[in-house]
Amino acid sequence: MQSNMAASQATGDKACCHLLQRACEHPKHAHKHIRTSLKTIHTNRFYPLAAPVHAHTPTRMSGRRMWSLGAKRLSMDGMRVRYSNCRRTQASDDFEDIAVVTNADPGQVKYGSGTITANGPRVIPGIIRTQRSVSGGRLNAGSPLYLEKPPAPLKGKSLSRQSLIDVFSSRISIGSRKRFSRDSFSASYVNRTQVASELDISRKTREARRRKLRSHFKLEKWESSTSSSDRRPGCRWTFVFDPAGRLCYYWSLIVSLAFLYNLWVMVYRFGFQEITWDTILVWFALDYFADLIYVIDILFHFRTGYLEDGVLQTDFRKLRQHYMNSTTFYYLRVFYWCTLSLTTIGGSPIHDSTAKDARAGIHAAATNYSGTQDTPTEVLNARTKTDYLYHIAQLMFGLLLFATVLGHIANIVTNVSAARKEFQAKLDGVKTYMRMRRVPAHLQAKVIKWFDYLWLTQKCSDEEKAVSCLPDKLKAEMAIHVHLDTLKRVEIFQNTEAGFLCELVLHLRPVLFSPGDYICRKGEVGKEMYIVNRGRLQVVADNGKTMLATLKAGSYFGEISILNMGTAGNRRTASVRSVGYSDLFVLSKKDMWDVLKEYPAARVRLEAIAAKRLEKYRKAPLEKAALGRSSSTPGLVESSGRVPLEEMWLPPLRLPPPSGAPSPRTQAQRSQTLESERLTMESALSGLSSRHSPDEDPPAPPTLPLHPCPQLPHASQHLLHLHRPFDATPGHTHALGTTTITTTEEGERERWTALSSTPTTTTTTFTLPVPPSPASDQPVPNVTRSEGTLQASHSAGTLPRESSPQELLLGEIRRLRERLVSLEAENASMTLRSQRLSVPVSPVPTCPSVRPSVPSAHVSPVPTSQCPRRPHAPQCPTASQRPCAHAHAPMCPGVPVPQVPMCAQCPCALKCPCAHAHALELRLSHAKTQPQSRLRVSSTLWGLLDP
Ligand SMILES: Nc1ncnc2c1ncn2[C@@H]1O[C@@H]2COP(=O)(O)O[C@H]2[C@H]1O
Repeated sequence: MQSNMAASQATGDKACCHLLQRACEHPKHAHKHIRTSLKTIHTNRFYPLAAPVHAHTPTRMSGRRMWSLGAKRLSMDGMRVRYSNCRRTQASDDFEDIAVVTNADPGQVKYGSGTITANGPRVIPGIIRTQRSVSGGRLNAGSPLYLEKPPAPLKGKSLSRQSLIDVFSSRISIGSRKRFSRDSFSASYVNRTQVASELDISRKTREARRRKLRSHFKLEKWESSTSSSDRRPGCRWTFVFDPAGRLCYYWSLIVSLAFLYNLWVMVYRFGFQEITWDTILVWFALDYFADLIYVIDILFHFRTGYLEDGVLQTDFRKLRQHYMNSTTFYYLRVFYWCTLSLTTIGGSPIHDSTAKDARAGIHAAATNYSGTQDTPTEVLNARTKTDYLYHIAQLMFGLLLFATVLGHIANIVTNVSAARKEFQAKLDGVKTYMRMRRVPAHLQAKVIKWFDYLWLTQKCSDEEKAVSCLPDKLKAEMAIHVHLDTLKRVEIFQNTEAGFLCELVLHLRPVLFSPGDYICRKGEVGKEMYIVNRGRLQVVADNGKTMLATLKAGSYFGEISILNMGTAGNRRTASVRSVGYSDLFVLSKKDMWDVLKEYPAARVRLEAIAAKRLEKYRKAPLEKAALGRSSSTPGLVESSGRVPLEEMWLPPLRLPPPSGAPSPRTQAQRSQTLESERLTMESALSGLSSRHSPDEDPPAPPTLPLHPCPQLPHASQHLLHLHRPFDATPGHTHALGTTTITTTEEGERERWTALSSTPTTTTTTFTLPVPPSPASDQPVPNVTRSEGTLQASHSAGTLPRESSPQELLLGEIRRLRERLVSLEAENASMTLRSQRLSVPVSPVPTCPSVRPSVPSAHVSPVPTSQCPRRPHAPQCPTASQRPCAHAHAPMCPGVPVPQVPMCAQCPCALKCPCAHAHALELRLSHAKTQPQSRLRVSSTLWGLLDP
């Protein structure tokens, strides 16, 4: 509307502009205004190309019917007018589309904007197009001349019939649309030679223009509203049959009749030739008609869709290939070649005498069957007693065999039909329910189709129930056998323990989703993760249109939220939608955690993979919602939101100025630093932790415990400590024996690379966003630096200018997590060292203080008897659960550090200033002797950080 007004102004038509403006301002009287406006336009040599129409408001103009339903060409003073069918959606949504043809100089007219379609530029020179809708969105996706809405679903028709009809109608509408377009073109420029010269473009000209535009915009593929096949001249419409449609169903009925005709009638006619000769013409006609049906059926199959990955395939080439590779077609070919060879090589299909015998046989069988002859005595032709006995035995044996085979077949059929019956009963029940509850027709059709697909693929409505009577072991074995192929393709299950797979497979539950179903939506609380067994799914962004990824068989998703790894904790990070039918395995959060508790190594692996994946696809901005802490995974936050984000903000760290080459450190110092860093991290993370179990949704308010750790005096509530154990001098590399920490400053980013020289360790890169400090030498408030540790305390007031607190927080969380991974690596290197330094440690009898935050749930108790070095310390209250960790009481973090050297006999004492490192050493050496406990070591590392 606005651009129409602009156009009116551009052409100097103030009156018209005024009227249109009034129409804008008073939508209720818009018709009046627009009518007057059109009259004005008309007298000023403007012509309406499209104008609003309401079905209920037929309007008249100049004594002729002007408006009516549908896209129709109308005559107005000898000129054709095209308008669009715009339905009233809201009171204010009166004018959706108005276009005016002007005879003004195209160069003077300000054209609207529009995308380019196959039909050429959206905006035709000389036509000003405006769209106005309440939503503000575009009203149509095609050319301005095509304003038809997509065909509405046909009411009262079955879905399958509709599907074919839709295909037809859409194709036909493409053709008619083209016709309309040409007509509309002609409508718009009739009697207007100047405009006509612009618009009267032949197909060739349009093609040339298209090519030009394509090369101009360097478009690889022409964006088109019609498919390539539609653009081919002479090929306006095409169709594909829905295999589950009613048409297919009726067609199979016809083919079955033709088949039955051939099966019975032809054999009978062959046996009773006298029938044939009497009415030969009728039989001929019927024979050829049946043959014709077969031929049509072959053609029909070339155009019948099939489900590929649960999606209806409609590509003709694929359809053809699919049919030609099918068993049906194979038998058809075999039949064809057999017939051909019999008729050509053999001369005649059946030899005369053979034919006569066969005819006699059929005759005899038929008469026998009809009861005209009692026994086939002449067939036996017995002369002696032995002959009689032999024939009787043969007959009996034959009968028994026949009866057995028949019985088996009957059994099979009965079984199949029993399954079908059960299935059908369920379907009937659902149908009745839907009818009773007046479920909308489209939903009913969806449910029925879902059942159809279930039957087609699984032939069973409830797999779980079918095997429920089996013992767990057998069930697991069977499940592994059935699902192994799928599980093998899943990254997280590759190279995992057999036991883990066994446990997991028992908890998998198959589910089937229909086309278009959302499996999960962004922001929901994640309660399950999914493994794709069959089908295709799309990970979509918030708007439901932007596709982030496509998932196929072997992919898995939904693990981020159940592991609480996402920025929004246990909330889904994206929506996942099924493209066609998707066959998935569901693993509930509770089951997952149950299994992971017992297989901590798998948990570490799973989380590491999840962190990697998350890193890969984390692009969406962090939710502004307040974030709480992960219930179960260290370093994670969840959106139940008890701790405001701002409170967790980290102030920027100021890097110390370069101070020459770093002094070499002793191995003991390094170990001390590493350990203190680990403890710091643990404390920082547990400081944010809540105390509920992983499957509690929403989680309980996080209590933020304070640990009496002497090394962490600043660990306080709502405070995230950032410890930097090294002299992080930018651009300097610290050679620390087995570990090298390199710090460089690249603008705002700091990159720490920890490279372990031990062959068993991994290389990890840490990226920590560091906002620019105004002056590199000025100290940043709230950042205190202590010996070997930098602590950045909470400061809500000084937000960095360029990096948001969310980003900082995320960066920190990421860094902490990756630090954990590096600690694991360090752990491995220590294992090696401990192998060399396996000296007995003198036991310390008392444990004065036990850390309250140490979780016991995630650590499998190590029986005291298994600990080769240290008997259980009875004084320790939780010693029964963690005998190894707490047995060495002086090493407990509750004990002041100076006590550490008391453990004089322990060669690791110097290196391990606190209990955890020491305990770790012990457990590592224990792990050396007990391979199973290696896992526990890993779990302990995680468990220590886990509430
Ligand atoms: N960009 C992406 N590419 C692939 N998968 C994704 C992407 N974003 C999210 N996902 C998956 O979609 C899932 C949505 O739920 P979750 O957040 O639990 O876990 C998510 C991931 O498994």
